[in-house]
Amino acid sequence: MISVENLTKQYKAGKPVFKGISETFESGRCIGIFGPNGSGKTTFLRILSVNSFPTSGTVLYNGINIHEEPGKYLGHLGLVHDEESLPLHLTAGELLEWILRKRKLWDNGGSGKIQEIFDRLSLPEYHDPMGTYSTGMKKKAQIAAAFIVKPDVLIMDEPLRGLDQTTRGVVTRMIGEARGRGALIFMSSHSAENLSELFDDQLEFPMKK
Ligand SMILES: Nc1ncnc2c1ncn2[C@@H]1O[C@H](COP(=O)(O)OP(=O)(O)OP(=O)(O)O)[C@@H](O)[C@H]1O
Repeated sequence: MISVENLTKQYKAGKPVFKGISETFESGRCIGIFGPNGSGKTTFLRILSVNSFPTSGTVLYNGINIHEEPGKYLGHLGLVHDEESLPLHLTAGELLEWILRKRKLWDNGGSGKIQEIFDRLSLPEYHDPMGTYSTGMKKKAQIAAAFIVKPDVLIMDEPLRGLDQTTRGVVTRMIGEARGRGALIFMSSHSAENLSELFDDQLEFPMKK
């Protein structure tokens, strides 16, 4: 469960991006984050993923303040955000192996799990350095990296952007499966079109100030 209490973010003097958001998000739910360009979706998701700090207010994960004790939270997190943040000199396969080892989830079945997820996402190039990938291929690598650890919390900033129709369907099913095993999912999108059955709740930005 994630509780957001009185969350405010202000980058500069004047109008905050959002102010005083208080919400509780239960496990096993998929939360759609919607709104026009510049309305605060990415800012909100960056705070939830400890890539940014709130100006005031707190985010609690099962009672833990995620900005004060990130080490107790980040191991539960899967993140899909800006694909340019990938380590481009690594292959997608190496990235996933590194993540599994770092999370102490690597075992004899590790290589098989990596092959399975890239088969599912249709990324046969997972032995090539990610610097050679197209935008959609990088997005697939990020999605695989987020899902391979079976995270308790999945935070995805426009995970379907740049993906072809078939892959969008695959990722939509993967999101549904993660929700089914109890993950709490935040997902931003510019449109709820064709996805409404996926979302249990929706947050509309800009939030009331
Ligand atoms: N690092 C930053 N420094 C200053 N202002 C910022 C910074 N990051 C975002 N902003 C501002 O915060 C506001 C919200 O931006 P944000 O990226 O959260 O919007 P968004 O809803 O994700 O937009 P989009 O749909 O275009 O991705 C915008 O006015 C933006 O200019």
